[in-house]
Amino acid sequence: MSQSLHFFTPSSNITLPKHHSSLFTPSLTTSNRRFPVTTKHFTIKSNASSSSSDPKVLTTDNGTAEILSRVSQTPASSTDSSSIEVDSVTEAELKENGFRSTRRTKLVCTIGPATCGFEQLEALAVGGMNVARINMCHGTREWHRRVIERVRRLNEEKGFAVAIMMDTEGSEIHMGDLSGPPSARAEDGEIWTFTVRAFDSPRPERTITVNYDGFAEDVKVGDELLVDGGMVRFEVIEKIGPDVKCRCTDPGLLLPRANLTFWRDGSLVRERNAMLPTISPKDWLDIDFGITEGVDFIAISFVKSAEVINHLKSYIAARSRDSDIAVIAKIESIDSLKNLEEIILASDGAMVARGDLGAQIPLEQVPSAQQKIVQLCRQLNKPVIVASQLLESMIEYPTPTRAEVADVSEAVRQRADALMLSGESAMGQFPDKALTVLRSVSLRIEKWWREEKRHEAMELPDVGSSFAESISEEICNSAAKMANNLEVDALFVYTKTGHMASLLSRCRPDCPIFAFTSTTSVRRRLNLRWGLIPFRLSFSDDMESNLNRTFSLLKARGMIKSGDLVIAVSDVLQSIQVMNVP
Ligand SMILES: Nc1ncnc2c1ncn2[C@@H]1O[C@H](COP(=O)(O)OP(=O)(O)OP(=O)(O)O)[C@@H](O)[C@H]1O
Ligand SMILES: CC(=O)C(=O)O
Ligand SMILES: [K+]
Ligand SMILES: [Mg+2]
Repeated sequence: MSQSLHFFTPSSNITLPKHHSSLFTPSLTTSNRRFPVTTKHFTIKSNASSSSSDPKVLTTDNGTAEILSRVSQTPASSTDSSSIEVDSVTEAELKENGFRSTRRTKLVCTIGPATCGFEQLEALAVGGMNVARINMCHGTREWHRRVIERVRRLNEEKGFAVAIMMDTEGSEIHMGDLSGPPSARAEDGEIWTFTVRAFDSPRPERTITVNYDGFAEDVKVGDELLVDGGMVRFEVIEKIGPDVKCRCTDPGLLLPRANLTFWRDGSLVRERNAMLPTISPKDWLDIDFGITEGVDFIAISFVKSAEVINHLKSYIAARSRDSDIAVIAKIESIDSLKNLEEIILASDGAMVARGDLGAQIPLEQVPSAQQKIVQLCRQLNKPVIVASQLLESMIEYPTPTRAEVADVSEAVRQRADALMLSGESAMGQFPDKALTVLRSVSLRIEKWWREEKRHEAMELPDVGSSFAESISEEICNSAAKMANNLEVDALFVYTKTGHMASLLSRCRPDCPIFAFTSTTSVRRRLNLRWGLIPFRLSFSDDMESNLNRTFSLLKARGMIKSGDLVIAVSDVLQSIQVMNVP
């Protein structure tokens, strides 16, 4: 039987339903029509450092007509279009499909033997990979260094902006490498030995090494041993010194370095292994490696508390000159769920690591945990990645199951910032096809969401800790609302640190957000945020000239055209401007 998967490709001329709003200020309601729009220029002048009771003055500045005429006088030919950097895939997408149809959900691919070559990496980048993840559980540092080098070269030579995420191994219990074959199959009733012994010579058949020295002491006869959260199950039948004999009760595939948990009377046993440090000595070496290589994100496995995140962040700050590596907390343990809010607050983002999470809590609790983590991250303005088994069957088959497509759709519908491929891209047979499925499903669900105008009434609590930050937040909330009500084509944000761009992304507006930043590393980091199209552009404190330049550069590359309606905000001059591209 042949199967094919059909997804709608968004057409270039989406006409969105009109809706009327009297939401914004009176001066705007007069121009609450899509075209033609006379430009309004709002400047929220603030004096954040003053503690006066009313430091905010909102002025509508009708002098913008003047600005506009000056913009239109700027000849496109006088500009150097090479001085703006955007990745070639986004550029092509914008040209082909227009603003409205760009993908908002970001895609992370785990790089492994199936995808580590330059051409394989390029195929993933062309397919929409925003972030390449390397998992330090597998491979040597030298292997990972070569992958990083190839991704960087790809970015330089081909104009991509793929960010690198390094994922630590952590101290949880896992199997060692299998001696010889890439995987082994355990059959029902077979007896396997799990051992903490080290082998010089070939090891006996059906023998698995375990990385945790206390393993043989901690397990008891009668315990249930789960590989990869239950993909294969064993019952402990006998302990002989360092060896633990187990009978297979649920057959399946044993993969190298698969996670191990053991259960007693229906509960996860968390004895001494719970005391192991979150960041092991080997992890610290890997972290040093990541800092030296200048990775963009470090994802920390099995985070238990905010303390470890704070510790790592100060370590990175002391070690790396610009301390611009973002720390992602992987939520994959009972402890991380208990301390969820403080962990997310301390981190620069989070990952719903459903693989190990599903080994620590009952599987049926994973979906609600996912929803909770995704929501909390958005509320706290942190990017969130939904990871593991999204398209597991595609490791072996070229089409996903209906259930997998539904799972991906649900993560997109929850408005997670990013989706991640694990084995599908690391060692599966169809990495490019799996990425295509993520991309098509994301585009389709996002379009559906916009068409249905499913603006969820999620409350976004204030996150700013200073008055200046509160102003930025208010500006972004208002700008996003205006963008939806006025059905603008794009939001532009000029942002030095990326913070203002993140605040716009957090609102999940209907239109894409063009984020202009002068730093390459900020640009790469913004790649993980929902709906942001990051550009590198050097800009000044003069918003007029920034806008003029941006319009000329983007027009010269065919990425915007006259008449497009744009709202621009900036953290340089805290302002909101509404205008048609001249
Ligand atoms: N660098 C690599 N070298 C060899 N195999 C790899 C590599 N990276 C991943 N893999 C393979 O891909 C599978 C899935 O990768 P992934 O990184 O998601 O592992 P995981 O064990 O699920 O994640 P984690 O260890 O973070 O919980 C691994 O089990 C491994 O077989
Ligand atoms: C990604 C990961 O670490 C997990 O799902 O367990
Ligand atoms: K890992
Ligand atoms: Mg994990």
